[in-house]
Amino acid sequence: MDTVQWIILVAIVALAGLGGTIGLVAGRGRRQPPLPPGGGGTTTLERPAPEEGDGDRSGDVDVLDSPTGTPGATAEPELLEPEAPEVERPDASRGRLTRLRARLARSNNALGRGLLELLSRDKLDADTWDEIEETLLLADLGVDPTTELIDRLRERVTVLGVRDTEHVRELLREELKALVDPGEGLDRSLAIDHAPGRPAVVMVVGVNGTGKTTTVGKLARVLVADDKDVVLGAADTFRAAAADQLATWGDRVGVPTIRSDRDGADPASVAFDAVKAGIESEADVVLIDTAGRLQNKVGLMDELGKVKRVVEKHGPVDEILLVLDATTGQNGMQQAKVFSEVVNVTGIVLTKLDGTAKGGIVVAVQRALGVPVKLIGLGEGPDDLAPFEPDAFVDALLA
Ligand SMILES: Nc1nc2c(ncn2[C@@H]2O[C@H](COP(=O)(O)OP(=O)(O)OP(=O)(O)O)[C@@H](O)[C@H]2O)c(=O)[nH]1
Repeated sequence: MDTVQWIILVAIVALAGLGGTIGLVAGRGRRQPPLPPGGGGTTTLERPAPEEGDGDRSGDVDVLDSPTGTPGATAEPELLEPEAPEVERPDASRGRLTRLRARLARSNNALGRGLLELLSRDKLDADTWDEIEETLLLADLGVDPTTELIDRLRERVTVLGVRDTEHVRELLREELKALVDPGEGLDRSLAIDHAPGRPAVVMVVGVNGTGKTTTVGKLARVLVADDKDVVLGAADTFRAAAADQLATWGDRVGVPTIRSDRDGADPASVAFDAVKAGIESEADVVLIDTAGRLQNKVGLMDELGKVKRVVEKHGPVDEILLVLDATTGQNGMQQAKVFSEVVNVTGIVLTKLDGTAKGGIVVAVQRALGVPVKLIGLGEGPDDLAPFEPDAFVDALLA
Protein backbone atom coordinates (compact mmCIF):
# COMPACT_ATOMS: atom_id res chain seq x y z
CA MET A 1 0.00 0.00 0.00
CA ASP A 2 1.34 3.41 -0.90
CA THR A 3 1.10 6.45 1.37
CA VAL A 4 -2.15 7.76 -0.19
CA GLN A 5 -3.89 4.40 0.30
CA TRP A 6 -2.70 4.33 3.97
CA ILE A 7 -4.10 7.83 4.61
CA ILE A 8 -7.53 6.88 3.08
CA LEU A 9 -7.68 3.69 5.22
CA VAL A 10 -6.86 5.53 8.48
CA ALA A 11 -9.47 8.21 7.69
CA ILE A 12 -12.22 5.55 7.12
CA VAL A 13 -11.43 3.78 10.42
CA ALA A 14 -11.46 7.11 12.33
CA LEU A 15 -14.86 8.14 10.89
CA ALA A 16 -16.39 4.77 11.68
CA GLY A 17 -15.19 5.02 15.29
CA LEU A 18 -16.59 8.54 15.72
CA GLY A 19 -20.01 7.49 14.38
CA GLY A 20 -20.21 4.61 16.87
CA THR A 21 -19.42 6.84 19.81
CA ILE A 22 -22.11 9.38 18.84
CA GLY A 23 -24.63 6.56 18.52
CA LEU A 24 -23.91 5.26 22.03
CA VAL A 25 -24.15 8.69 23.62
CA ALA A 26 -27.43 9.46 21.83
CA GLY A 27 -28.82 6.08 22.76
CA ARG A 28 -27.99 6.51 26.45
CA GLY A 29 -29.62 9.95 26.35
CA ARG A 30 -32.90 8.50 25.06
CA ARG A 31 -33.04 5.79 27.68
CA GLN A 32 -32.52 8.27 30.54
CA PRO A 33 -36.01 9.22 31.85
CA PRO A 34 -36.44 12.74 33.21
CA LEU A 35 -36.99 13.04 36.97
CA PRO A 36 -40.61 12.89 38.09
CA PRO A 37 -42.20 16.19 39.15
CA GLY A 38 -40.69 17.34 42.40
CA GLY A 39 -37.67 15.11 41.90
CA GLY A 40 -36.28 12.97 44.66
CA GLY A 41 -38.26 9.94 43.60
CA THR A 42 -41.30 10.82 45.65
CA THR A 43 -44.56 10.24 43.88
CA THR A 44 -46.76 12.26 46.13
CA LEU A 45 -48.63 14.84 44.12
CA GLU A 46 -50.01 17.77 45.97
CA ARG A 47 -53.33 19.50 45.64
CA PRO A 48 -54.03 23.22 45.91
CA ALA A 49 -55.08 24.21 49.39
CA PRO A 50 -58.83 24.02 49.91
CA GLU A 51 -60.81 27.03 51.02
CA GLU A 52 -61.80 27.37 54.65
CA GLY A 53 -65.13 25.62 55.26
CA ASP A 54 -65.36 24.55 51.65
CA GLY A 55 -65.66 20.89 52.47
CA ASP A 56 -68.49 19.87 50.21
CA ARG A 57 -66.89 20.23 46.82
CA SER A 58 -67.12 17.68 44.11
CA GLY A 59 -64.92 16.68 41.24
CA ASP A 60 -61.77 18.36 42.52
CA VAL A 61 -59.99 15.41 44.03
CA ASP A 62 -57.25 15.10 41.53
CA VAL A 63 -54.57 14.13 43.89
CA LEU A 64 -54.94 10.45 44.58
CA ASP A 65 -51.24 9.87 44.56
CA SER A 66 -49.72 6.47 44.56
CA PRO A 67 -46.30 5.02 43.94
CA THR A 68 -47.87 2.94 41.23
CA GLY A 69 -49.86 5.84 39.79
CA THR A 70 -49.04 7.58 36.52
CA PRO A 71 -48.02 11.22 36.53
CA GLY A 72 -49.92 13.77 34.44
CA ALA A 73 -50.39 13.45 30.67
CA THR A 74 -47.23 13.77 28.57
CA ALA A 75 -46.34 13.52 24.92
CA GLU A 76 -44.13 10.49 25.52
CA PRO A 77 -45.54 8.78 28.59
CA GLU A 78 -43.12 5.90 28.37
CA LEU A 79 -40.20 8.30 28.83
CA LEU A 80 -41.78 10.10 31.82
CA GLU A 81 -42.74 7.01 33.81
CA PRO A 82 -40.93 7.35 37.14
CA GLU A 83 -39.14 4.35 38.45
CA ALA A 84 -41.64 2.43 40.57
CA PRO A 85 -40.45 2.56 44.17
CA GLU A 86 -40.12 -0.78 45.88
CA VAL A 87 -43.36 -1.60 47.64
CA GLU A 88 -42.84 -3.53 50.85
CA ARG A 89 -44.90 -6.49 52.04
CA PRO A 90 -45.42 -5.87 55.76
CA ASP A 91 -45.56 -8.69 58.31
CA ALA A 92 -48.97 -10.20 58.97
CA SER A 93 -50.56 -8.68 62.05
CA ARG A 94 -51.62 -11.99 63.61
CA GLY A 95 -49.44 -13.06 66.52
CA ARG A 96 -47.46 -9.82 66.54
CA LEU A 97 -47.76 -9.31 70.26
CA THR A 98 -46.25 -12.74 70.81
CA ARG A 99 -43.35 -11.79 68.55
CA LEU A 100 -42.85 -8.46 70.32
CA ARG A 101 -43.38 -9.91 73.76
CA ALA A 102 -39.70 -9.83 74.71
CA ARG A 103 -39.69 -6.02 74.49
CA LEU A 104 -42.68 -5.69 76.74
CA ALA A 105 -41.19 -8.17 79.18
CA ARG A 106 -37.85 -6.33 79.21
CA SER A 107 -39.27 -2.90 79.87
CA ASN A 108 -41.79 -4.13 82.45
CA ASN A 109 -39.34 -6.39 84.21
CA ALA A 110 -39.68 -4.40 87.41
CA LEU A 111 -43.40 -4.98 87.53
CA GLY A 112 -43.65 -8.71 86.85
CA ARG A 113 -40.44 -9.93 88.49
CA GLY A 114 -40.73 -7.45 91.33
CA LEU A 115 -44.22 -8.62 92.22
CA LEU A 116 -43.32 -12.29 92.00
CA GLU A 117 -40.27 -11.81 94.19
CA LEU A 118 -42.24 -9.93 96.80
CA LEU A 119 -45.06 -12.45 96.80
CA SER A 120 -42.64 -15.34 97.18
CA ARG A 121 -41.09 -14.00 100.38
CA ASP A 122 -41.25 -16.28 103.39
CA LYS A 123 -43.13 -13.70 105.40
CA LEU A 124 -45.82 -11.58 103.79
CA ASP A 125 -45.95 -8.84 106.40
CA ALA A 126 -47.39 -5.33 106.19
CA ASP A 127 -44.10 -3.94 104.86
CA THR A 128 -44.09 -6.43 102.02
CA TRP A 129 -47.66 -5.56 101.07
CA ASP A 130 -46.65 -1.88 101.11
CA GLU A 131 -43.86 -2.69 98.71
CA ILE A 132 -46.25 -4.58 96.47
CA GLU A 133 -48.57 -1.59 96.49
CA GLU A 134 -45.71 0.75 95.64
CA THR A 135 -44.63 -1.46 92.73
CA LEU A 136 -48.14 -1.43 91.30
CA LEU A 137 -48.53 2.32 91.70
CA LEU A 138 -45.15 2.94 90.07
CA ALA A 139 -46.35 0.88 87.13
CA ASP A 140 -49.24 3.36 86.76
CA LEU A 141 -51.93 0.83 87.54
CA GLY A 142 -53.91 3.52 89.34
CA VAL A 143 -55.06 3.71 92.95
CA ASP A 144 -58.36 1.81 92.74
CA PRO A 145 -57.10 -1.12 90.67
CA THR A 146 -54.06 -1.37 92.96
CA THR A 147 -56.23 -1.58 96.07
CA GLU A 148 -58.46 -4.18 94.45
CA LEU A 149 -55.53 -6.29 93.34
CA ILE A 150 -53.91 -6.18 96.76
CA ASP A 151 -57.13 -7.07 98.55
CA ARG A 152 -57.76 -10.06 96.32
CA LEU A 153 -54.18 -11.28 96.40
CA ARG A 154 -53.97 -10.89 100.15
CA GLU A 155 -57.04 -12.99 100.53
CA ARG A 156 -55.88 -15.72 98.20
CA VAL A 157 -52.17 -15.83 99.04
CA THR A 158 -52.34 -15.28 102.79
CA VAL A 159 -55.57 -17.01 103.67
CA LEU A 160 -54.97 -19.99 101.40
CA GLY A 161 -51.34 -20.11 102.47
CA VAL A 162 -50.13 -20.31 98.87
CA ARG A 163 -46.34 -20.21 98.71
CA ASP A 164 -44.80 -22.05 95.79
CA THR A 165 -43.70 -19.74 93.01
CA GLU A 166 -45.71 -21.38 90.25
CA HIS A 167 -48.91 -21.15 92.22
CA VAL A 168 -48.24 -17.51 93.17
CA ARG A 169 -47.50 -16.69 89.55
CA GLU A 170 -50.78 -18.28 88.49
CA LEU A 171 -52.80 -16.32 91.05
CA LEU A 172 -51.12 -13.07 90.08
CA ARG A 173 -51.72 -13.85 86.41
CA GLU A 174 -55.43 -14.42 87.04
CA GLU A 175 -55.81 -11.22 89.03
CA LEU A 176 -53.90 -9.06 86.56
CA LYS A 177 -55.90 -10.58 83.69
CA ALA A 178 -59.15 -9.71 85.49
CA LEU A 179 -58.02 -6.07 85.67
CA VAL A 180 -56.65 -5.82 82.13
CA ASP A 181 -59.66 -7.53 80.61
CA PRO A 182 -62.62 -6.85 82.91
CA GLY A 183 -64.92 -8.66 80.50
CA GLU A 184 -67.41 -5.82 80.33
CA GLY A 185 -67.95 -6.40 76.66
CA LEU A 186 -64.80 -4.52 75.67
CA ASP A 187 -64.61 -5.11 71.94
CA ARG A 188 -60.99 -4.78 70.87
CA SER A 189 -61.56 -5.32 67.17
CA LEU A 190 -61.11 -2.34 64.88
CA ALA A 191 -64.22 -1.11 63.07
CA ILE A 192 -62.70 -1.52 59.63
CA ASP A 193 -65.43 -3.36 57.76
CA HIS A 194 -66.63 -1.01 55.08
CA ALA A 195 -70.31 -0.31 54.54
CA PRO A 196 -71.76 -0.78 51.04
CA GLY A 197 -70.43 1.95 48.76
CA ARG A 198 -68.05 3.56 51.22
CA PRO A 199 -64.87 2.71 53.09
CA ALA A 200 -64.58 2.41 56.87
CA VAL A 201 -63.32 5.73 58.24
CA VAL A 202 -60.83 5.75 61.12
CA MET A 203 -59.81 9.05 62.71
CA VAL A 204 -56.62 9.06 64.77
CA VAL A 205 -56.42 11.74 67.45
CA GLY A 206 -53.96 12.62 70.19
CA VAL A 207 -51.41 15.16 71.32
CA ASN A 208 -48.51 15.80 68.96
CA GLY A 209 -45.47 13.75 69.84
CA THR A 210 -47.41 10.81 71.22
CA GLY A 211 -46.70 8.81 68.07
CA LYS A 212 -49.89 9.60 66.18
CA THR A 213 -48.48 9.89 62.65
CA THR A 214 -46.24 6.91 63.23
CA THR A 215 -49.25 4.92 64.43
CA VAL A 216 -51.27 5.82 61.32
CA GLY A 217 -48.33 4.67 59.18
CA LYS A 218 -47.92 1.43 61.12
CA LEU A 219 -51.65 0.80 61.07
CA ALA A 220 -51.69 1.25 57.29
CA ARG A 221 -49.09 -1.52 57.12
CA VAL A 222 -51.17 -3.78 59.40
CA LEU A 223 -54.16 -3.26 57.10
CA VAL A 224 -52.14 -3.80 53.92
CA ALA A 225 -50.77 -7.01 55.43
CA ASP A 226 -54.39 -8.04 55.94
CA ASP A 227 -55.13 -7.32 52.24
CA LYS A 228 -57.07 -4.11 52.75
CA ASP A 229 -57.02 -1.19 50.30
CA VAL A 230 -56.15 1.89 52.30
CA VAL A 231 -56.14 5.67 51.72
CA LEU A 232 -54.36 8.03 54.13
CA GLY A 233 -55.58 11.54 54.90
CA ALA A 234 -52.95 13.98 56.20
CA ALA A 235 -55.28 16.24 58.16
CA ASP A 236 -52.48 17.25 60.53
CA THR A 237 -51.90 20.41 58.51
CA PHE A 238 -50.36 22.25 61.43
CA ARG A 239 -46.90 20.87 60.69
CA ALA A 240 -46.03 20.33 57.02
CA ALA A 241 -43.48 17.67 57.92
CA ALA A 242 -46.27 15.55 59.39
CA ALA A 243 -47.82 15.18 55.90
CA ASP A 244 -44.42 14.32 54.40
CA GLN A 245 -43.88 11.77 57.15
CA LEU A 246 -47.29 10.20 56.49
CA ALA A 247 -46.80 10.13 52.71
CA THR A 248 -43.48 8.34 53.22
CA TRP A 249 -45.20 5.66 55.30
CA GLY A 250 -47.86 5.31 52.61
CA ASP A 251 -45.36 5.18 49.74
CA ARG A 252 -43.54 2.29 51.34
CA VAL A 253 -46.59 0.05 51.12
CA GLY A 254 -48.19 1.49 47.98
CA VAL A 255 -50.88 3.41 49.85
CA PRO A 256 -51.93 6.86 48.53
CA THR A 257 -51.90 9.94 50.77
CA ILE A 258 -54.28 12.86 50.37
CA ARG A 259 -52.71 16.07 51.59
CA SER A 260 -52.54 19.79 51.14
CA ASP A 261 -49.36 21.53 50.08
CA ARG A 262 -50.14 24.52 52.29
CA ASP A 263 -49.18 24.74 55.97
CA GLY A 264 -52.21 25.44 58.11
CA ALA A 265 -54.74 24.44 55.43
CA ASP A 266 -58.18 23.46 56.63
CA PRO A 267 -57.81 19.95 58.14
CA ALA A 268 -61.52 19.23 57.69
CA SER A 269 -61.23 19.84 53.97
CA VAL A 270 -58.26 17.48 53.64
CA ALA A 271 -60.11 14.82 55.64
CA PHE A 272 -63.19 15.29 53.44
CA ASP A 273 -61.11 14.86 50.29
CA ALA A 274 -59.42 11.77 51.72
CA VAL A 275 -62.75 10.05 52.32
CA LYS A 276 -64.00 11.16 48.92
CA ALA A 277 -60.89 9.65 47.32
CA GLY A 278 -61.47 6.48 49.34
CA ILE A 279 -65.03 6.23 48.05
CA GLU A 280 -63.96 6.86 44.45
CA SER A 281 -61.16 4.31 44.56
CA GLU A 282 -63.40 1.80 46.39
CA ALA A 283 -60.89 1.56 49.23
CA ASP A 284 -61.64 -0.54 52.31
CA VAL A 285 -60.35 1.89 54.93
CA VAL A 286 -59.51 5.61 55.11
CA LEU A 287 -57.13 6.52 57.95
CA ILE A 288 -57.13 10.19 58.93
CA ASP A 289 -54.23 11.67 60.89
CA THR A 290 -55.21 14.82 62.81
CA ALA A 291 -53.36 17.56 64.67
CA GLY A 292 -53.68 17.58 68.43
CA ARG A 293 -52.57 20.90 69.74
CA LEU A 294 -53.84 21.09 73.27
CA GLN A 295 -53.50 24.84 73.64
CA ASN A 296 -57.04 24.92 74.92
CA LYS A 297 -60.01 22.67 74.92
CA VAL A 298 -62.24 24.99 72.93
CA GLY A 299 -59.73 25.21 70.06
CA LEU A 300 -59.30 21.45 70.03
CA MET A 301 -63.02 20.90 70.14
CA ASP A 302 -63.57 23.30 67.26
CA GLU A 303 -60.94 21.64 65.11
CA LEU A 304 -61.65 17.97 65.77
CA GLY A 305 -65.39 18.55 65.89
CA LYS A 306 -65.27 20.20 62.49
CA VAL A 307 -63.13 17.43 60.95
CA LYS A 308 -65.63 14.85 62.19
CA ARG A 309 -68.68 16.83 61.06
CA VAL A 310 -67.29 17.45 57.59
CA VAL A 311 -66.19 13.83 57.13
CA GLU A 312 -69.66 12.73 58.20
CA LYS A 313 -71.10 14.36 55.10
CA HIS A 314 -69.89 11.15 53.43
CA GLY A 315 -71.14 8.84 56.21
CA PRO A 316 -70.33 8.02 59.82
CA VAL A 317 -66.83 7.91 61.28
CA ASP A 318 -66.45 4.26 62.25
CA GLU A 319 -63.57 4.46 64.69
CA ILE A 320 -61.86 7.23 66.65
CA LEU A 321 -58.54 6.02 68.01
CA LEU A 322 -56.87 8.04 70.76
CA VAL A 323 -53.08 7.71 70.74
CA LEU A 324 -51.45 7.98 74.18
CA ASP A 325 -47.75 7.88 75.01
CA ALA A 326 -47.42 5.26 77.77
CA THR A 327 -44.32 6.96 79.15
CA THR A 328 -46.22 10.11 80.14
CA GLY A 329 -48.17 8.49 82.98
CA GLN A 330 -50.70 10.71 84.68
CA ASN A 331 -50.14 13.45 82.14
CA GLY A 332 -51.35 11.06 79.48
CA MET A 333 -54.42 10.30 81.55
CA GLN A 334 -55.25 14.00 81.67
CA GLN A 335 -54.93 14.25 77.89
CA ALA A 336 -57.11 11.19 77.51
CA LYS A 337 -59.88 12.80 79.51
CA VAL A 338 -59.78 16.03 77.49
CA PHE A 339 -59.91 14.19 74.17
CA SER A 340 -62.70 11.92 75.27
CA GLU A 341 -64.77 14.97 76.19
CA VAL A 342 -64.15 16.46 72.75
CA VAL A 343 -64.77 13.41 70.56
CA ASN A 344 -66.33 10.02 71.08
CA VAL A 345 -63.17 7.93 71.46
CA THR A 346 -63.84 4.29 70.51
CA GLY A 347 -60.40 2.78 71.08
CA ILE A 348 -57.00 3.55 72.61
CA VAL A 349 -53.56 3.07 71.12
CA LEU A 350 -50.82 2.98 73.76
CA THR A 351 -47.47 3.79 72.21
CA LYS A 352 -43.91 3.46 73.52
CA LEU A 353 -44.72 0.57 75.84
CA ASP A 354 -41.28 -0.75 74.89
CA GLY A 355 -39.63 2.13 76.72
CA THR A 356 -41.48 2.17 80.02
CA ALA A 357 -42.13 0.01 83.04
CA LYS A 358 -45.57 1.56 83.28
CA GLY A 359 -47.58 -1.25 81.72
CA GLY A 360 -50.26 -0.68 84.36
CA ILE A 361 -51.47 2.33 82.36
CA VAL A 362 -53.47 -0.12 80.23
CA VAL A 363 -55.73 -0.78 83.19
CA ALA A 364 -55.89 2.84 84.35
CA VAL A 365 -56.82 4.31 80.98
CA GLN A 366 -59.45 1.68 80.20
CA ARG A 367 -61.06 2.36 83.56
CA ALA A 368 -60.96 6.11 83.19
CA LEU A 369 -62.47 6.17 79.70
CA GLY A 370 -64.45 2.93 79.62
CA VAL A 371 -62.87 2.31 76.22
CA PRO A 372 -60.63 -0.65 75.31
CA VAL A 373 -56.96 -0.51 74.42
CA LYS A 374 -57.00 -1.85 70.86
CA LEU A 375 -53.39 -1.47 69.73
CA ILE A 376 -50.02 -1.08 71.41
CA GLY A 377 -46.78 0.40 70.07
CA LEU A 378 -43.66 -1.52 71.00
CA GLY A 379 -40.90 0.22 69.11
CA GLU A 380 -39.95 2.59 66.33
CA GLY A 381 -39.75 -0.10 63.66
CA PRO A 382 -42.42 -0.10 60.95
CA ASP A 383 -44.06 -3.29 62.18
CA ASP A 384 -43.80 -2.58 65.90
CA LEU A 385 -47.53 -2.09 66.37
CA ALA A 386 -49.59 -5.00 67.67
CA PRO A 387 -53.25 -5.69 68.30
CA PHE A 388 -53.73 -5.73 72.06
CA GLU A 389 -54.29 -9.22 73.46
CA PRO A 390 -54.84 -9.28 77.24
CA ASP A 391 -53.53 -12.84 77.74
CA ALA A 392 -50.31 -12.29 75.84
CA PHE A 393 -49.85 -8.93 77.55
CA VAL A 394 -50.16 -10.31 81.07
CA ASP A 395 -47.95 -13.29 80.19
CA ALA A 396 -45.30 -10.86 78.96
CA LEU A 397 -45.48 -8.87 82.20
CA LEU A 398 -44.85 -12.03 84.19
CA ALA A 399 -42.26 -13.55 81.84
N1 LIG B 1 -40.00 3.56 71.22
C1 LIG B 1 -41.11 3.89 70.56
N2 LIG B 1 -41.16 5.05 69.88
C2 LIG B 1 -42.29 5.35 69.21
C3 LIG B 1 -43.43 4.50 69.21
N3 LIG B 1 -44.41 5.10 68.48
C4 LIG B 1 -43.89 6.26 68.02
N4 LIG B 1 -42.63 6.44 68.46
C5 LIG B 1 -41.73 7.57 68.22
O1 LIG B 1 -42.30 8.74 68.76
C6 LIG B 1 -41.86 9.89 68.02
C7 LIG B 1 -43.04 10.78 67.70
O2 LIG B 1 -43.86 10.12 66.78
P1 LIG B 1 -44.83 10.91 65.75
O3 LIG B 1 -45.61 9.86 65.04
O4 LIG B 1 -44.09 11.89 64.93
O5 LIG B 1 -45.76 11.70 66.76
P2 LIG B 1 -47.05 12.57 66.42
O6 LIG B 1 -47.96 12.37 67.57
O7 LIG B 1 -47.62 12.27 65.11
O8 LIG B 1 -46.48 14.01 66.43
P3 LIG B 1 -46.56 15.08 65.23
O9 LIG B 1 -45.92 14.42 64.04
O10 LIG B 1 -45.78 16.26 65.74
O11 LIG B 1 -47.99 15.35 65.01
C8 LIG B 1 -41.14 9.32 66.80
O12 LIG B 1 -39.75 9.39 67.02
C9 LIG B 1 -41.60 7.87 66.75
O13 LIG B 1 -40.64 7.01 66.14
C10 LIG B 1 -43.35 3.28 69.98
O14 LIG B 1 -44.27 2.48 70.07
N5 LIG B 1 -42.16 3.02 70.62
